[in-house]
Amino acid sequence: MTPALNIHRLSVTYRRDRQEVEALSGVDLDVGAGEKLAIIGESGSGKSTLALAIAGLLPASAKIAGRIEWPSLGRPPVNGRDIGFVFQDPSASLDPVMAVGEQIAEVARAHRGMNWRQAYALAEELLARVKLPEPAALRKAYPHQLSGGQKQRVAIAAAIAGRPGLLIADEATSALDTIVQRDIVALIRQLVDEDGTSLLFITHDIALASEIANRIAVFRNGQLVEAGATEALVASPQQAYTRLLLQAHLGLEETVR
Ligand SMILES: Nc1ncnc2c1ncn2[C@@H]1O[C@H](COP(=O)(O)OP(=O)(O)OP(=O)(O)O)[C@@H](O)[C@H]1O
Ligand code: NI
Repeated sequence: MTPALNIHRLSVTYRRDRQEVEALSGVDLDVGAGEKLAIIGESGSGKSTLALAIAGLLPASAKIAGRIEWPSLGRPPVNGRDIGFVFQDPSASLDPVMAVGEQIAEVARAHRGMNWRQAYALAEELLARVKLPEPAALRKAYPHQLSGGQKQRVAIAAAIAGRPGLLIADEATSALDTIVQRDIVALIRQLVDEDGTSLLFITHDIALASEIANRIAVFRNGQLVEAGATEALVASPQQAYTRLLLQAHLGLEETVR
């Protein structure tokens, strides 16, 4: 299978208050075409930095070493067309003064060369695909008229409107309550499976990661600790740190019960 992207020896250093912060060091990682890869790790381990580096969204002050290659594209990726991005807070990615259907249609116009009529038809179709009720009416709604979970569904529709080969979800469900979280995870899985899209699912929740991903990569202090098929990694982690993460999670579950 042609990999969607290869990451070779990727290092990223930020500058803050004249100090250098190495957020990623020497990361080697491939994302297969149609693969659902989860990135897990505690806060500050470099997960978002990896996502931003892949999408070319790092601040200009960040120093980047290593390579990110897109063999199946043969050109640099374009955000929206090749990469769809879903962030934790849908309010930050949605325009508060633009109807939600228009926001989705805009992506289709920009990246799929559609006219407004085609783009609105697609927006309605996508609102139905993300399982929002009455898409014909809903496309005229503004973000503030929707719940957090509904806004995240709109953000997902906009992220896939350009039919990107890679969807990146960075803590896309962390701000939602547990039940909505499970629904959104199931939705993302269904959408990427239907479209054959590769998925980079970033979370600090190993249970959520194992629900959605074929493969899990564990990060700590900017380094890749280990990566492996979900079942194998959960059943027999190779690294002490992964075992610790799993134990911590089991501990939490037990307290809940
Ligand atoms: N713009 C920035 N300028 C300076 N340092 C930064 C910047 N963004 C992130 N960092 C630092 O880089 C490191 C990695 O941060 P990053 O946001 O990638 O971690 P993360 O795993 O996504 O964490 P979280 O789970 O909290 O989102 C941290 O030490 C963080 O403080
Ligand atoms: Ni993050």
